[in-house]
Amino acid sequence: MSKEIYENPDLKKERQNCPFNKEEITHLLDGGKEKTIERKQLENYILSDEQLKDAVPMEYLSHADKYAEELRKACLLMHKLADSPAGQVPTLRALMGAGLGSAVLKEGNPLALHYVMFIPALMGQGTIDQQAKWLEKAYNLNMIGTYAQTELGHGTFLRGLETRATYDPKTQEFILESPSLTAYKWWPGSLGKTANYAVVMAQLYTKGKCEGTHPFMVQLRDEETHEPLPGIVNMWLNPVCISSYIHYGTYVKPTNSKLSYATMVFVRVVVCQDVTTNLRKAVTIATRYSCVRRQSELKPGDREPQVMDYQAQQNKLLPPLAATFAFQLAADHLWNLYHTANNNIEQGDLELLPDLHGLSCALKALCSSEAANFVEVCRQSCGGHGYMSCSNFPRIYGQVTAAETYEGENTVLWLQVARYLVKTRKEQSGGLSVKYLIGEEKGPKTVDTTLEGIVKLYRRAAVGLVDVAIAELDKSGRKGEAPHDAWNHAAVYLIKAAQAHARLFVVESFVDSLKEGKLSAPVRTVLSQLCELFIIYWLLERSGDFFLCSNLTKQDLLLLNSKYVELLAAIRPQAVNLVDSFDLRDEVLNSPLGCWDGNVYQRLFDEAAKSPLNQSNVHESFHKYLKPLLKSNL
Ligand SMILES: CCCCCCCC/C=C\CCCCCCC/C=C/C(=O)SCCNC(=O)CCNC(=O)[C@H](O)C(C)(C)COP(=O)(O)OP(=O)(O)OC[C@H]1O[C@@H](n2cnc3c(N)ncnc32)[C@H](O)[C@@H]1OP(=O)(O)O
Ligand SMILES: Cc1cc2nc3c(=O)[nH]c(=O)nc-3n(C[C@H](O)[C@H](O)[C@H](O)COP(=O)(O)OP(=O)(O)OC[C@H]3O[C@@H](n4cnc5c(N)ncnc54)[C@H](O)[C@@H]3O)c2cc1C
Repeated sequence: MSKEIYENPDLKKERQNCPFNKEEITHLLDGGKEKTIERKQLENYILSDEQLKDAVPMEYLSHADKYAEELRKACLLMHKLADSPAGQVPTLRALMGAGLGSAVLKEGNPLALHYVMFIPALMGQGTIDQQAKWLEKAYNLNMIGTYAQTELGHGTFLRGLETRATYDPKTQEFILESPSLTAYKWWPGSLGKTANYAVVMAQLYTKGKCEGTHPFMVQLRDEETHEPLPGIVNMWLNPVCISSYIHYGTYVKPTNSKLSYATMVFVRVVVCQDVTTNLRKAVTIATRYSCVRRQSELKPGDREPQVMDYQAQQNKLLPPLAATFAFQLAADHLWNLYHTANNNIEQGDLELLPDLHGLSCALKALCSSEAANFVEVCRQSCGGHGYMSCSNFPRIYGQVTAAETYEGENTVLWLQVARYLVKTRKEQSGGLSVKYLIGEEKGPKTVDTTLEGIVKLYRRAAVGLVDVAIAELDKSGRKGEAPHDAWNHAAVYLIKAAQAHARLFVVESFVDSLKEGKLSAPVRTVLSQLCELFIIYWLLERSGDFFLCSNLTKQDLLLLNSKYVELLAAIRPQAVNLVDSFDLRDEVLNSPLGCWDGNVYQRLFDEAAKSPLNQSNVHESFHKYLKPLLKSNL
């Protein structure tokens, strides 16, 4: 007799009469039907392996045991690569980020940096000979690498890195040294115990001259014993400069000194997708839970309502739900730009490099900061149960908020974007993604609150805030301030302009994708509602920017507020169907609050029972500490 599959009755009701084809949205997010099939095959292949399951919840293991357990599973995953139904690169991509990989490696993947930064650094910056020597070894896991750039004293200011690589023309060797405590490489993932090689960023000195930061391949540990090589702590010998600029003892300048930063650009691009995956998980958990959880009284005398029926809860959860689509579509556009720019760069055409740098900084900063804020809102929307470790919100939040710092601290990246915007606006040059900055904003300044009218408002704000920042810079210049002081004193305006640019890109990506996309009418309807909700939400959140840069009136704002709450009510009935369309398995969500069947309370109870403290009625510490206290009559 087949076991009746439990489904929470409220969730069951939410799923009845779905007006759109969920699979159509799943295929859209996966990149097509074939990709969905491939993903599901890969998920089954990985998640059916009993050896990849945790005997006990990771939170109850010691630090060392957590590391050992994650390393065991990470190595097992690598053994499974060869037989993966999805091929090497799609499997690696799935295993490295917040999706399938996080279902197995809940504390993080000790081998992630090897694939996310070490190999990309070799591919992006190694010479053909160097790639021939190292890439096969890296792909075959005959070496494990990391990317060692950040030091105790410097992470942001790369020109301030202290690690030195001095070229000795006699031996034709580079001597790497960390001259001070603050020069110690600090933060690189896997550097502590896992990697035996590293791409080390160091200041290149040759003939007594500093030629700036360059990447060097350095062996850290013996390949057999894994012991650190002699002198590894403060003196490294025998490194090799990657993408050698030393030809017969003479330094040959690269076509662009920033090409050595290419690996960071790659990671900024993939991080946008990764934080969006984490946000999808958080929204799914909070939405399903909010339709299972019944609390308080909406209509006097009635049954306690689903908390999702409170407009306040819809206001918490539907903007992040919309954001998952907005960020995914923007990240897809950025990924395409990355590939185009990279192919051009390989042919020596660097024209798109500034656009790629500007946009990757903008989207990485925007997606990571917005996603972190939205994940925290999702956590809070689940009340006390959202605070539990087993809810998975703490881990999801930790992963997303880390992205606000690594790969370029967000404030610093916003200022990079502003530098690019001011330059483009002033020089009226180039600017693939900033065409709106070239030439004057045309058309009437009147406001219409249609979708197109709102997009025009975003464009006005993006242009206007750059002009406000430039006016501040010019004002400081007229007062005789040096450019670096003027820049520092305009930072608030510069960051606002950068953020408005990033939001415009996301909004236009969302609107254009709906125009171009081959969507069924029901899917187009629900995605258009989400798009309109999201762009109005952001406008209401940042209304000051729009008042400053357009003829937006109080009446317009009141109208947009009404439209916003109407859209909350319109989308509410489809919230569960939309998160079901993400097709995130329970193992990937890893949360009793978000499981597909909605059996929340039983799963919470079962999770609590796993705690070591719940294996006995009285913990031994009672007799050691509490009982003496109770008897001490203080
Ligand atoms: C098989 C493959 C599998 C792949 C798996 C994919 C799936 C994985 C999914 C998710 C994984 C997520 C896990 C990620 C783990 C990451 C771990 C973290 C790693 C790190 O953090 S590494 C260290 C990162 N550090 C930084 O980012 C440092 C930030 N600082 C800087 O970038 C720079 O110092 C600066 C930009 C802040 C300033 O540099 P500088 O002072 O030298 O430059 P300026 O004077 O400001 O500008 C000069 C000039 O240069 C241009 N510029 C600057 N940077 C760049 C760049 N990167 N590219 C191009 N151009 C650049 C700048 O625009 C100026 O130009 P103009 O003079 O204005 O023309
Ligand atoms: C989880 C995690 C993983 C990491 N993995 C790696 C890795 O694998 N390899 C690696 O090399 N590094 C890694 N890092 C380090 C990371 O790249 C740095 O922490 C990051 O670049 C920020 O630099 P910082 O720590 O020096 O911060 P700082 O730059 O010192 O930031 C401190 C404050 O100073 C402000 N500030 C700094 N410069 C400016 C400026 N010009 N204008 C205005 N404000 C400024 C910042 O906005 C911030 O508020 C990792 C970090 C984390 C958190």
